[in-house]
Amino acid sequence: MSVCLAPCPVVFDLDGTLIDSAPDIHACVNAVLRENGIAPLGLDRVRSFIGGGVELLWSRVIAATGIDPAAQRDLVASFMTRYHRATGLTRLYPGVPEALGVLADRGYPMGICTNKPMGPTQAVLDHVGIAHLFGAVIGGDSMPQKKPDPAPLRAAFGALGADPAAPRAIFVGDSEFDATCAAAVPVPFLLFSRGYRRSRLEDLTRRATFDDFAALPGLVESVAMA
Ligand SMILES: O=C(O)COP(=O)(O)O
Ligand SMILES: [Mg+2]
Repeated sequence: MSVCLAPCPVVFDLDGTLIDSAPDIHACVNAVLRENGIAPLGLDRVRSFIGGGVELLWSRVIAATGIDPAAQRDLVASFMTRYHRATGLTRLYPGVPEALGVLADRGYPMGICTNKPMGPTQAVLDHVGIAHLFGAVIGGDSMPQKKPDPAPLRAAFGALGADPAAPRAIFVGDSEFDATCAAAVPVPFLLFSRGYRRSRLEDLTRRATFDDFAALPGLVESVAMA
């Protein structure tokens, strides 16, 4: 397992880690369902579908509503037109700007590796005012592979100056997609426990778990110096 001896790249997942975006995703899903005469889904249900990108989200919506799977392509296209500007209900988790500010001041190069497509990713990073903090942003449609494939995370570390083949780096995320991805690179994984994971905490490979961003700079520091 790689460790960092100096400020090393720290890459973050986005949905369920830095931002609570489920209310916007839920609103977009239900707008498309309503447009097609289908009953809306609850917020908790839609939240549990997030993490693997837009196609998996819609496969899960289709399975939950009994829609004909042949409609997926059109539903996703309609969803995307809304998703590109869906920022109004999204919030940073408490303590995120402060924690990112501390890490930036300490010299950690920071990036994003998300399964969210680049359009909505850039829109929401601008909306919540943290876009300038990241030297690399890899979205769900930036490469052929998505998390849990390690390729996007390796690319994010590489863009921040780490050796993409054997990065000294840290990944911070909320889900099974992130835990599996970090283990595949491999890099230490810090799990935010208040996000959108479906698995039990104890089933996820991780270096540490946190539920408050005030604890993150210290955790990063301890992993980096290990
Ligand atoms: O859009 C998704 O399904 C998940 O996005 P995330 O990788 O930032 O959690
Ligand atoms: Mg996530």
